[in-house]
Amino acid sequence: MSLRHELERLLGKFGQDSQILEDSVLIGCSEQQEAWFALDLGLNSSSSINASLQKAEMETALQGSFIKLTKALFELNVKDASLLSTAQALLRWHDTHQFCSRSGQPTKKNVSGSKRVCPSNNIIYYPQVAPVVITLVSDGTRCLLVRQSSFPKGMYSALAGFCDIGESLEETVRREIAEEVGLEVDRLHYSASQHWPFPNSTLMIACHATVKPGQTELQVNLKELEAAAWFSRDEVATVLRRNNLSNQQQSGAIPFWLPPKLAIAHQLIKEWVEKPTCSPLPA
Ligand SMILES: NC(=O)C1=CN([C@@H]2O[C@H](COP(=O)(O)OP(=O)(O)OC[C@H]3O[C@@H](n4cnc5c(N)ncnc54)[C@H](OP(=O)(O)O)[C@@H]3O)[C@@H](O)[C@H]2O)C=CC1
Ligand SMILES: [Mg+2]
Repeated sequence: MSLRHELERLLGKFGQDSQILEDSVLIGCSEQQEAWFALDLGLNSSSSINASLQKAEMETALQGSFIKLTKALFELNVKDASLLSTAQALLRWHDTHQFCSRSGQPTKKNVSGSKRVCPSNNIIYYPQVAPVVITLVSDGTRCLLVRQSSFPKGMYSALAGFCDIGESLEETVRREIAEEVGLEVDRLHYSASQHWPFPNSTLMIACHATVKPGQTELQVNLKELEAAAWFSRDEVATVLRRNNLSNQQQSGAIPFWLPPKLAIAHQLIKEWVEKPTCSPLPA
């Protein structure tokens, strides 16, 4: 039996029309050049009254279990997390771009899902990605960690912000740091990037920034941040080590915790702790 027939059989078993296979999107391919497609079964839709029943049936039939996507992204290996991140972002984009914004007519997905076209005027829509800068600010000896009220309790991270239209990355970093904590960036260098699918598709561009010598006084913008503070390398190194322990092993004495290993913020902070590239600046 071909893979497609097997899929159709499974979809039928779970009460799904095999027509939904046409909505699947290409997210990558194996080393053997097999194409990998992703499909949203719409099990989270509140209109699906049988959703919980279907979920349980599928778990048994496929010998797996459904877990929250945000949790899965931090538990899988880098390659699988990246596939999942692509799938979530692409499927969500298709779901929210069903109509042409010029003609109001339904748009049509191409086979791979790399674009949608309006048949009435041939306007092509491509999936969107919003650039976001995430910056670890340092004064040479300490780094700046911040909290947004939306973060899980006790978590601190690097400072982030969306690029405004017309801005270069450097301008975004300088503006966001000035807006959120009132600091002036002296030096800046790029570290790495990561696609992140929540709330919509973003490209997180991670940088290290150093502030001007002697200008470390924070003016925290409480509309954007709940808290911001300087932390020494030793403090951050201790918390990073404890971050790697499971919750049960953690003692109640931990003052705060950092984003999980696969988050680019974690890598940025780890990089700063392990490879100090900036020489200390005078206070
Ligand atoms: N991995 C990590 O550790 C962290 C990741 N992040 C990620 O970075 C993203 C950006 O950080 P955040 O501090 O929230 O950004 P900002 O500091 O730019 O503040 C968010 C505000 O920017 C406005 N905005 C401008 N462009 C957009 C857009 N394209 N999409 C949504 N909002 C936009 C909105 O304002 P208005 O409501 O006025 O329209 C929004 O409330 C977050 O969404 C999160 O996914 C953030 C922090 C840590
Ligand atoms: Mg921000």
